[in-house]
Amino acid sequence: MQLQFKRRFSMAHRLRFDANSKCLTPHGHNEFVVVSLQARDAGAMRWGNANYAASFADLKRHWHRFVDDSLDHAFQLGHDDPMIGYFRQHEPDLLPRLLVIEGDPTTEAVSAALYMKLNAILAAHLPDFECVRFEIEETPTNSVVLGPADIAACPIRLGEWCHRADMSLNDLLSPEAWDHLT
Ligand SMILES: Nc1nc2c(c(=O)[nH]1)N=C([C@H](O)[C@H](O)COP(=O)(O)OP(=O)(O)OP(=O)(O)O)CN2
Repeated sequence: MQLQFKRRFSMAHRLRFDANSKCLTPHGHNEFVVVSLQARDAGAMRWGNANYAASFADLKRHWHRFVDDSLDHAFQLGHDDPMIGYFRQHEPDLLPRLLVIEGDPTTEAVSAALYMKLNAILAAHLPDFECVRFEIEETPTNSVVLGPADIAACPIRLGEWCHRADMSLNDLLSPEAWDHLT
């Protein structure tokens, strides 16, 4: 059995490596992230009279906290985007609001980064569950869907923050700074 949870978030990004693309201009989307969780060992589920292995609330708590309090309204940028320099110099308080990966923050790359973040959160808080399907609906007409094999074979270097079960979105701040902030 797979349990599917959907959450909406707003974001902005820009894609710089196609000079002819309309996506070169910073722009935003209201997106949905949809995750399917499954117990690692169906036989180990404590059905009893509860008839579930874990409540929806317990399964969603940490992931949706990350989506709502960190991902929502973040600005997604490539690590060499000069706009990062702007924020460093003029609005350093907003650095925690930048989601940063190597290369363009396409929906493919951000989906892989967030799938890894979810895996880190599950390992820390729900080790008996795994994510077997991860989807970001960027617009009503564009979605990216990933499975575990896509993460294992992911060729994109995304950042250390993806592997930490905290609220971090970039490696511009130290892990200790994120601990202090969250
Ligand atoms: N492979 C990818 N290509 C594009 C991405 C992406 O993440 N991965 N992202 C974009 C832009 O974010 C853009 O906003 C969406 O582009 P596009 O579908 O071309 O534009 P529309 O939303 O206007 O599409 P319609 O289906 O015609 O409404 C671009 N490419």
